[in-house]
Amino acid sequence: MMMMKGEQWSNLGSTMAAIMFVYAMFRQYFPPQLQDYIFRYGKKLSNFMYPYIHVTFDEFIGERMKKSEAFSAIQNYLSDKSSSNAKRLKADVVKDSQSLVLSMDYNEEITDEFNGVKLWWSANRTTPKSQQFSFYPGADEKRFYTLKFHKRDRQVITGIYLSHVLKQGKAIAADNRQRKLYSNGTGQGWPGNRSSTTWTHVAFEHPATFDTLAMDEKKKREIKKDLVKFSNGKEYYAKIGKAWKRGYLLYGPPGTGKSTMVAAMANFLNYDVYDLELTTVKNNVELRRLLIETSNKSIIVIEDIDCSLDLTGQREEKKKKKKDDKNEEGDPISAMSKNEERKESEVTLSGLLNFIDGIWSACGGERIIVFTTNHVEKLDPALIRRGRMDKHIEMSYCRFEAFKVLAKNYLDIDSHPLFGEIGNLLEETDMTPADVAENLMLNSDDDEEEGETCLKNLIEALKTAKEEASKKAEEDARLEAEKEQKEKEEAEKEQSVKEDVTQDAISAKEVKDNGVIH
Ligand SMILES: Nc1ncnc2c1ncn2[C@@H]1O[C@H](COP(=O)(O)OP(=O)(O)OP(=O)(O)O)[C@@H](O)[C@H]1O
Ligand SMILES: [Mg+2]
Repeated sequence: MMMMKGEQWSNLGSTMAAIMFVYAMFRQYFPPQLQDYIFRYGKKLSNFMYPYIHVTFDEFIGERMKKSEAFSAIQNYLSDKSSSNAKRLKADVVKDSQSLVLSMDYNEEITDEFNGVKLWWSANRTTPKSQQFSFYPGADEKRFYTLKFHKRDRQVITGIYLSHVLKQGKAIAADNRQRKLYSNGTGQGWPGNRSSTTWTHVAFEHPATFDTLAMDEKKKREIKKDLVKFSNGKEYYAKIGKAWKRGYLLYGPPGTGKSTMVAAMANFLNYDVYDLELTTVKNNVELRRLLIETSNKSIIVIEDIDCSLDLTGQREEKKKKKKDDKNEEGDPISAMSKNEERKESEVTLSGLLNFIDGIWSACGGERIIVFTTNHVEKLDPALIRRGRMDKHIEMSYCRFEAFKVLAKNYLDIDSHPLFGEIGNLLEETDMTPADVAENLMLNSDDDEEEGETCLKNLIEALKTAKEEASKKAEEDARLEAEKEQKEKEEAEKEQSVKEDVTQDAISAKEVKDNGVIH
């Protein structure tokens, strides 16, 4: 045994010596250029034997198990490619949506070509050997994509191809995305959850678009331009040092399309909508949490801001009343519930403003905030000053331009002999697009006759509205005149009383004076 080991050692020793010798000879007798060449050749030889580079993209990155953005983008990119390319596919129902998405199965390889460069993608997964019990099936399964390409294409792949994949993948995700309508409500279920409000969502499927929105074409174009500029403005906002968000104030009478406009905006930009109901938000802290939880590319809407936010004054009153109540109550449980009630909706104007342009507003850009109101004059100027609400959009009564859009949408009519009369009436009468639309709704299936009937009905409705308006104006004028008359009479009466008093005083003085003299 020992002998053998000794033999081996001596063998190894002699081999080493031989290698050293050859190397020394090599160094000594081959010129350095040749040595370089030989080394390079050796490397080339091994490259020739296996000239490919592998890059893996894991599903999760970092300690906090954050899902890798690259992985998702690649997944989308490949699902687009593989449904026509790969032979073994995996079907998945996209969350919250009815559509089916096909992606490549594990260990399947698909070939992609980019600028004449060929490369291969494969989906892989590793399952851990130890069969530990886990609450989440497949929780410790690791999934990753592998990209294989030729060494000579390294420049193209790392330079442009990968960023192309990421960009494409994100764009596909944006297209496929089921948009959501979030609303804040009190958490249901167990009592511990009842104290805070959370976002719940449904699929956002409002059909309104800017094409179906009845309003002045010029105004519409301006708003669309503004929205596009905003959504492409990442660099611009970074450059000027402002948080990437924009505020819109939509104001106008009920039924003029404010809510419809919000839906059209969301459809136009492909954004989610967060419908924030301020009255159910308990306090500023909760408001902040809710707003931070909103995602990128979203529109946050606060409807009827004048009604939902008791602009501080009224709230103070409420508090005082509660305090009085409490004095009367001795029992602690009702006192507690009172206390809870008191806490209800303690959102203040300053809390809201702080969020809109305070330091928190910069958390996650790409947010549009929309306020709607029927009474713009009631709002606190602090809330709507420029910079906070960047754009004020008035939604007004239906005029001829807006009517044409509605006629096209509802009746599929571009022009009609009755349009002239309707145009004139609309200029003289204030009717909301909602009312006009109501008159244009077909009762039965599409029929030209019926279209005309609708227009005639609309004319009648406009005439009635006009008459009512003029009657009301007359009535108002009459009341105004009466009021003025009354005021005048009262003033005269007061004046005469005053005169009487002065007259009395004068005569009293005269009596007195006379009395003194005499
Ligand atoms: N400008 C418009 N273009 C197209 N449809 C409109 C327009 N305005 C109103 N409508 C129609 O009238 C209905 C009511 O409109 P919407 O809810 O948008 O009004 P609003 O201004 O939000 O009213 P409120 O102030 O009461 O909330 C909508 O369903 C829509 O079909
Ligand atoms: Mg509305």
